[in-house]
Amino acid sequence: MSVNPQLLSQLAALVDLNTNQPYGDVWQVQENASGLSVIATLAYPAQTERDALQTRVEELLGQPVTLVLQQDIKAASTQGAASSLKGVKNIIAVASGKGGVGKSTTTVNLALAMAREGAKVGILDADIYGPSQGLLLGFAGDTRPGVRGEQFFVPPIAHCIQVMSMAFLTTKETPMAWRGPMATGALMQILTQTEWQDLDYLFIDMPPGTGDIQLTLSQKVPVSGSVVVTTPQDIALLDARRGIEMFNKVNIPVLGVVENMSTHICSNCGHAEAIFGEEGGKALAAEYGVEELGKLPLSLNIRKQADAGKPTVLSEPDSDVTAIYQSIARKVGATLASRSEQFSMPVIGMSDD
Ligand SMILES: Nc1ncnc2c1ncn2[C@@H]1O[C@H](COP(=O)(O)OP(=O)(O)OP(=O)(O)O)[C@@H](O)[C@H]1O
Repeated sequence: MSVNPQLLSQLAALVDLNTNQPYGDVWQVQENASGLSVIATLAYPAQTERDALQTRVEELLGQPVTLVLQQDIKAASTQGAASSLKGVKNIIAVASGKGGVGKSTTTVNLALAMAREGAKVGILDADIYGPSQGLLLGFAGDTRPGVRGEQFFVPPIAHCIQVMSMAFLTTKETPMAWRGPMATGALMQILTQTEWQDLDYLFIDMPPGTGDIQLTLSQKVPVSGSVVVTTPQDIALLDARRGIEMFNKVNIPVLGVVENMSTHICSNCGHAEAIFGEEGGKALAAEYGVEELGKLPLSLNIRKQADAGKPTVLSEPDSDVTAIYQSIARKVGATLASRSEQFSMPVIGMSDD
């Protein structure tokens, strides 16, 4: 049966809530005996949004439809001379200028959220002085990676996430006395000698701060984009600013800022209080022309569930907090995808001579 072409133009104009842009030509429509079947092929994963999008499409077209949501995730370009990593389409560095703002907690929940959206995801814990991803994902203390051909690590997997961490290669007794080049050398070795299996996104939990290690890593690792985690506190914002400037210096796009511990919600009365100040992440994002990806509350559950090795996205998949992590994950994927589209456009250069 032929499909009314007007349906396609109506769908193309529908606004993607993850980008605030029209969806464009992502649609295919088929009409058969059982009704209208609509297929959307997005450049980022968004499976948790399928039902809501189906409802929006039905309201738009004024009739019931069956929506099939597909994804075609591409590798975005990376900075400078760093060559791409086998088995990995996109590396996303999660960084904070300051320690203790919740970078590791945000990384693990973001990675789990991305996997729930339908992507293949990995985490490299590069926080060598306090590797915590193993604990956050509930790995036993004596977990070790597999080894293949005496040359490659095979990453352990938890909840569909492939994970490599310095904690898998050392014991609690091993002093983490590495400095500068030794630390970056060890990390580069773990990154490149791990057999990552067909990942759409590899999240790197960066060491906190903006010193030599962070700068060298940012230059050597083929990163497609970065996410900066901050609290709304002035001091954390100052450090986050340094983080953004570091990424700008090495030409890594900052996909956005996540404001963590933004308000405290009282578990007794539900009253929300901005303990660390208000709207700091938003102001920072505006100052640098990057997106504010989302705000997480200071929540006892986020901490308890992370400590118990079952982060909130796993423990409470239907909670408001998980919905925030899902929204951040989709925005990260969408922003990266829009960048890869921009980069594939021909660039017209201007020269002085
Ligand atoms: N939104 C939140 N609400 C409540 N507690 C949180 C939140 N985010 C993180 N935490 C808690 O704050 C502590 C520090 O978090 P986390 O280890 O993720 O920070 P970090 O920035 O990675 O720290 P480091 O600099 O040591 O690597 C942890 O106990 C964690 O459970």
